[in-house]
This record gives sequence, structure tokens and C-alpha cells, in this order.
Amino acid sequence: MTAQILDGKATAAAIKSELAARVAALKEKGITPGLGTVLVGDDPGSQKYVAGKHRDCAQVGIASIQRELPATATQEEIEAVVRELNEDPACTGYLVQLPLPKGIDENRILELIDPDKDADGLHPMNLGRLVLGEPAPLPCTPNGILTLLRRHGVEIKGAEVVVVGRGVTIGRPMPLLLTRRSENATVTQCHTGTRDLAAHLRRADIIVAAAGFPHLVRPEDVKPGAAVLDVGVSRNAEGKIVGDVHPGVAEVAGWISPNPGGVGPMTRAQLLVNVVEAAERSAG
Ligand SMILES: Nc1nc(=O)c2c([nH]1)NC[C@@H]1CN(c3ccc(C(=O)N[C@@H](CCC(=O)O)C(=O)O)cc3)C=[N+]21
Repeated sequence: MTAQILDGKATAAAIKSELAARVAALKEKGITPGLGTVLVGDDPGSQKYVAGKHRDCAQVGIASIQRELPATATQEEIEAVVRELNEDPACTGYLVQLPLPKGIDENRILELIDPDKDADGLHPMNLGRLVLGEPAPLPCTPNGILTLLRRHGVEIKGAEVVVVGRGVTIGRPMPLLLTRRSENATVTQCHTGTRDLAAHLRRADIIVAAAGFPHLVRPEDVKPGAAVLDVGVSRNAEGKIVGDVHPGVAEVAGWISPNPGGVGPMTRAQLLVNVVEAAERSAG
């Protein structure tokens, strides 16, 4: 068997063209959505990701607001930029690119973001709203994964889903989305304390591999026909992306998300969705 591709690049392109129409409608009402990014330091990976987000914005007609600080920026200096974006009416949503330099209290910065402008959907208020079942911007990667599955017709309702990882951006919120009544999946969350990962993986209809451990999910541990989402981003000695899923899984799985070209572009598309929805809410 050779798995069908969960094509994140093409799906993200379709979402962006839908968003372009919504942005045009907002502009007719005199509202231009604007995405802000706060980039601290000069990590080439972070610079590349942020540049990609602004390229996406240009494609759909969202304005870009870019704030850059040196790696030596203090807690107070970063907080001042966050306060400024909270006040800036041109900025309808923004994010602070993670990770922040050592010595910076990341959580304190994230909590300072106006929850109504939280493009990542990771503000404690919005994670709380998600738990309570109230409308909120959704975490981009988990929501991107759901959208990718839905648009390829992969059944989520009733599925046994194994999420590997418990990081704040993906592993922790992913089960919150999957267990909503609208999704109705059954979720097992695995992590470094899991005794027998393979035993859990073998039962899964859907695997979300977000551990950041190269080739953690191996072909012999995947149920034939399962959908496998490769979220991990590690880099080998040549700087090439190495995912959490072993390439041999493509011979066993029914669906697989390539990496790159799978979950990454979907994350960026959902970020734009959050910005447009925030602007639509402010339009009333
Ligand atoms: N506040 C915050 N929000 C984030 O959403 C956030 C962050 N900080 N810090 C870093 C991670 C990483 N991340 C990616 C998004 C898209 C791709 C992406 O589009 N990747 C391309 C390939 C890019 C390449 O070749 O390097 C792909 O998968 O096809 C990758 C990684 C968002 N993050």
C-alpha cells in the first residue's frame, strides 16, 4: 500500500484564496485586517518562518506589521512592543515568535497579549475559552491538522487518535479540539512518560506525531490504512527537515502528511484565518 497525501500546500492555497474574498469584503466596509509579528533575535529559522507569514499576508490582502528586536532586548523592551500592538488599531491580530531568548519570561509576555488579538490562539484566556466551549481563536497547528483531515475526507468522528507530545503549541491543545462534540474523536495522549508507545500507536486510526523526535513513528507500529500527521521539525547535519515519522510509514498508512508541505503550510493558513476572523468580529 502507498499512502495518499494529505496535501497541506494545496489545501493552504485553497484556504488562502477563500480568505482573499473575505478580506476584500472587509475592505469594502473600510476594515483592513493587519497581522503583526514580533521577532526577537536573529535565529535564521525564526526569520524564515516570520517572512513566510508576511508573504502569506501579501497574497490575501492582509496588511503586515513587523516588529524586530535584537537578541539583547530586555523583558521590558519586549513588553513595550506588545503593549504598543495591543493599542494599534491597524493590528487586528499578532503573534510573538517563539522561542524568545534565554532569560526572557515567555509566559509573562504571552499573557500580556490582548486575547482578542491573539493570532496564535495560545493566550491562557483563549485556551480557557476552548476548555469551556466558548468561541475563541483556535491554536493554529491543531486546527490546521483538523482542517487538513476534513478536506481530505478522513473520518474524525469516533476515530481512535493518538497524539504524541504535550507541547503548548500542539500536543497539549490538540486533544481539546479533537474531543469537542463537533469532532467526537477518542484521544490517547502519549509523551516521554508513556511505557509502551508502540502499543498505543498500533491501535490508532489517526496519529499526530508532535514529539520533535526524528523518525519516532516507525512502519511496524502503524495500523494499515491509518492517517499519519508528521508535525515534528528536527534538522539533520545538512539542515534538512527530518520529521517524527519514518519514511517507511508511507507504505503502511492510508494517509500521510508530507513534511515539509503538510502541517507547516496549514499552520500558516490558520494563522490568517484567526486574523481575518478577529477583524470580522471587530466589524460586528
Ligand atoms: N508564536 C509562534 N507561533 C507559531 O506558530 C510558531 C512559533 N511561534 N515558533 C516556531 C513555530 C514553527 N512554525 C512553523 C510554521 C510553518 C512552517 C512551514 O510552513 N514550513 C514549511 C517548510 C519551511 C522550511 O522549509 O523550513 C513546510 O512545512 O512546508 C514551519 C514551522 C510556527 N511556529
